Amino acid sequence: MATAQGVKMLMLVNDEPSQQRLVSAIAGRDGWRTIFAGDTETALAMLGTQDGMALDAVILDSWGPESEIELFVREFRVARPALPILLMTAGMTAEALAAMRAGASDIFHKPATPGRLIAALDALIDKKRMRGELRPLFEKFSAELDFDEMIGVSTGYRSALAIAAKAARARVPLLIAGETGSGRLQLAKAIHASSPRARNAFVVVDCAEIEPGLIGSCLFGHERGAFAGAFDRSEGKFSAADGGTLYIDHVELLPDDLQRSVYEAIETGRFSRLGAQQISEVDTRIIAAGNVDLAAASAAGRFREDLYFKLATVQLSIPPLREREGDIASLSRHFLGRFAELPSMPSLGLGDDALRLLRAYHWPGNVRQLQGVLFRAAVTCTSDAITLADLPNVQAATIVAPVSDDIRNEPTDGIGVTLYECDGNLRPLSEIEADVIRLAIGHYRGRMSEVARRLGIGRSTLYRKLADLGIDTAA
Ligand SMILES: Nc1ncnc2c1ncn2[C@@H]1O[C@H](COP(=O)(O)OP(=O)(O)OP(=O)(O)O)[C@@H](O)[C@H]1O
Repeated sequence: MATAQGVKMLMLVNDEPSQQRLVSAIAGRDGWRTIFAGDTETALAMLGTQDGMALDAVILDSWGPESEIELFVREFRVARPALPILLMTAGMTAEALAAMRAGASDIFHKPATPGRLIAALDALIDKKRMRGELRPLFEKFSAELDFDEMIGVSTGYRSALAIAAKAARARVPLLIAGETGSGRLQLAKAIHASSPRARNAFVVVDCAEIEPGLIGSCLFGHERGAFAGAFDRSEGKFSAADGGTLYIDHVELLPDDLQRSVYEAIETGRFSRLGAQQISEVDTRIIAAGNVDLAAASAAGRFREDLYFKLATVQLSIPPLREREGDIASLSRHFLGRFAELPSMPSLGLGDDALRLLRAYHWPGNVRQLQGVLFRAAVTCTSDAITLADLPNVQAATIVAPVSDDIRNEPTDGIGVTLYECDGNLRPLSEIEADVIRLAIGHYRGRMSEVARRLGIGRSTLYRKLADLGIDTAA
C-alpha cells in the first residue's frame, strides 16, 4: 500500500544502528521509507500505529530462539495476512526454516548489496511476479566446481559445457552469454577449477552491483588519496586474480572509458592503479558474462568492438531453462537432494504431476528460480514428495496441457522400466536401453560420471549411446 506520494513503507526489525542505516539508505534510493523496530515484540505492537497500518513490507533481521521467531511470524500472519515478510539471515539456520514454515514470504542472504536488496523488495511487493527469484541461501554452500556437478543433458547445455571444458586449459578470454540465473557463474567456476589456474584465486566483479564511478577502482585498484574517499590504498580485482581468473559479470555495463583500459589490461597484462605512477603487471585470465547480445551492442556502437572481439575469443551460450525442459527432472532431483543435506529438512521425492507442471512453466529466472521454488515447496511440504499443492505460485502462472494416456503410461523412476509392449511382446532392446539410461540419469541427478559408473560403461560410451538412442533432451 504505497502512500499517496508514492512512498513505499518498510519496517526493519533489527536494533543495530549500522544495519538500520544501511538498509534505510539502500531502500531509500528506491522510494522506500523505513521505520525500525528493535525486536519482534515492538514490531507487533507497531502494526497498530499509523505507520504500521501503511506498511508495504517487513524485513526480519532479528534472531532469537526458533520457537520465538516462529511464534512472531505466526502472530504477524494473523494480524496482517497479506503483508510480506522478508527474512534477512547470514546462514540457513533452524530459526530461518521455522520462520519460513510459519509463513514468512522469502529469504534474503546477507550482505545486503544495493542491487540485490532492491530487487528483493521489488519482488516482494510485485504481486504479478512469482516469488522465489531470490538467491537462496544454499548458493553459499560449498561451490560445485567440477564439470561433473553441472546438471543437465540437453543438447544446447551439453554443447556449452563441451566448449567450456575444451577452453578451460587455455589462457584465452571467454565470453559466456545467458539469461540471469542460467548458470553462468557456476560454469565460470567450473572452467577455473579445471584450468591450470585452479590453485589461484577466482575473483568476481559484478558491474551491476557497483556504482559506475567506482568500477575502475574496483577493477584496477587505487592509491591512497587518488580521489575523495580513497583513504587507503586498494589492490583491485585484476591484481587479486593474478595467476587466477577474473569473472566480470554484466560486462555490458562497463563504462566507455573503462572498456579501453580493460581491453589494454587483457591485451598486455599491464595497467595502472588510479593515482599510481608505476605500471602493474599481472597474469589474469578474464571470463566475462552478460545477458545482452554483446555482438549486437558492439555493432550498434554501444560497446567497444575491440573489447568485444577480445572477450569473445571463445564464446559460449547457456540456453534458458525453458528451452531445456529435459533438464528439469534431473535439476529438481539434484536440488531436493541438496536441501535434504540441510538440518531438519527431509528427503523428498517429486510427484509426476508436479514434474509435469515444472516442465510446463517458462522460468524467467531460470535455474535459480527453479531452485528457489523447490526450496519453498520443500520447506512447506508435509508429505514425502512435492506435489501440485506445494507449488501454488507456479500452478497459478502455468497452463499445463492435459495428460494423454501415452504420457501417463511413460515409465518413470517410481514405476521402473517397462519390458513389454501393450500386446504382450517384449519391447526392442534399444528402447529398453534408452529407458534404463533415462532412469539412471534421473536417479543420479544427471551426474554423468556416476551414471556411466553405475551402468558399468565408460563416459564416452554413455555419450555415444545418448546420441545414438536420441535421448539427449530427455532427463
Ligand atoms: N546446471 C546446473 N546444475 C546445478 N546447479 C545449477 C546449474 N546451473 C545453475 N545452477 C545453480 O543455479 C543458481 C544460479 O546460477 P548462477 O549464479 O551461476 O547464475 P548466473 O547465470 O550467473 O546468474 P546471475 O548473474 O543472475 O547470478 C546457482 O545456485 C547455481 O549453483
